Amino acid sequence: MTVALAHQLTGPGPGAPTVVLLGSLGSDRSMWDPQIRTLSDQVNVLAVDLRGHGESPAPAGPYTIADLGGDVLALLDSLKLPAVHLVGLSLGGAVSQWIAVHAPTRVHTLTLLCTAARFGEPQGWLDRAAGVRAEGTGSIAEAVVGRWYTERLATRDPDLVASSRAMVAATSDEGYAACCEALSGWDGRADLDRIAAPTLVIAGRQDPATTPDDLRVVADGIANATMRVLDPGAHLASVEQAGRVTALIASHIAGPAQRSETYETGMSVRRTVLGDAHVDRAVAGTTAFTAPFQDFITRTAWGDIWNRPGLDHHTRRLLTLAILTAVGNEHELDMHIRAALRDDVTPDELVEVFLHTAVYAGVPNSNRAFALGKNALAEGVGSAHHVGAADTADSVDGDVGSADTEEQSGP
Ligand SMILES: O=C(O)CC1=CCC(=O)O1
Repeated sequence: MTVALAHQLTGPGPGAPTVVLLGSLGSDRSMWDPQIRTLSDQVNVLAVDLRGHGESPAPAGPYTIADLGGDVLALLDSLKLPAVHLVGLSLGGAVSQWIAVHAPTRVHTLTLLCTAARFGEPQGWLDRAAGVRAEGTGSIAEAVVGRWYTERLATRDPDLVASSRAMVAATSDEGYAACCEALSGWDGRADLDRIAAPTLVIAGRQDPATTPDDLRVVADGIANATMRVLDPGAHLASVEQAGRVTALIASHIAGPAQRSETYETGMSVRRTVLGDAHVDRAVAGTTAFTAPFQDFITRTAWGDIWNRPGLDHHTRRLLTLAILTAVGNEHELDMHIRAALRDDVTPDELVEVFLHTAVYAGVPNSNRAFALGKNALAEGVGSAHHVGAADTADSVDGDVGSADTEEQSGP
């Protein structure tokens, strides 16, 4: 049976993506205030009080992580949010892992902070649950908050420590105890490899509760995960390193969209510069082994550098020809000579580039460049476009040549 969770939704409204923030044991949604303030300029931010916390109901326990995850999914349903960017810290991170495993289509990206796939020995949590039921959350507030911030921050900001202790003490005794029982039964290690969402894992270097080693287990278990360790940072690294955590979340959730935009731009520039035939062969020839390199050159060489407005493509072509001649990279040079001839570089310009390079980089390399250019021209490459002193062939076939058929070529 799910419960209706208290929450706060802030941001630009329909059309913008939504980031869901799930917090730690003993917290309420105000722990995310630094993230809410900044992120809600760009995206909708849904900060949630987990079951038993803040203003959410605290039915009698014990709970399971699946219970807490089910509540969050019911909230997403009620708000008509089919998929979100999910961010969870500690207990919230366990709930987020559960959702990413059991409702993968609801998760665009996953950010896991100061959490674990298993939170130590179950008995410790059962003992803590019994203690809180007997003596209340006020009795453990000091010890809990002692793990939230580094000594350095706690000394500098006693008000933060006092308000954090008050937040723990205000948490329902039954809610807190029942969530301890949920943690005692939580072991997500065997399911980590079922998580498909792009995942960012963030640890606090000085976190005594969920150590960087615990987070390393999580990051290593998830196929598409990267990990950052923040220093200084204890269990509530999202507060101590508010600016960096917010920036990391923002760039992680923007990542897939930004990445694919740069890739598409890169593909288009690459087709303009090297021609469709070459790019089609490169795409068709891509294997799982070569895909990371194809992705890298498409985004960086073509989507970024060749796409910069400071030099036009003609100038970049001449530079590329000169540089490849100078470094003696024949395979790449042959490909660029042919692509240049098919576009707007004339044979006379090639002559000038190779002569110029001979002066600064050496005659032997330019000698080889002349030989490659001569072969391309003899095969008629570019002859549809150019009639010049060095242009000797009649053919209009614009796509022949051995090197041009090798596809693991760079930029
Ligand atoms: O309270 C702690 O010891 C640290 C912690 C574990 C799970 C959680 O949310 O906080």
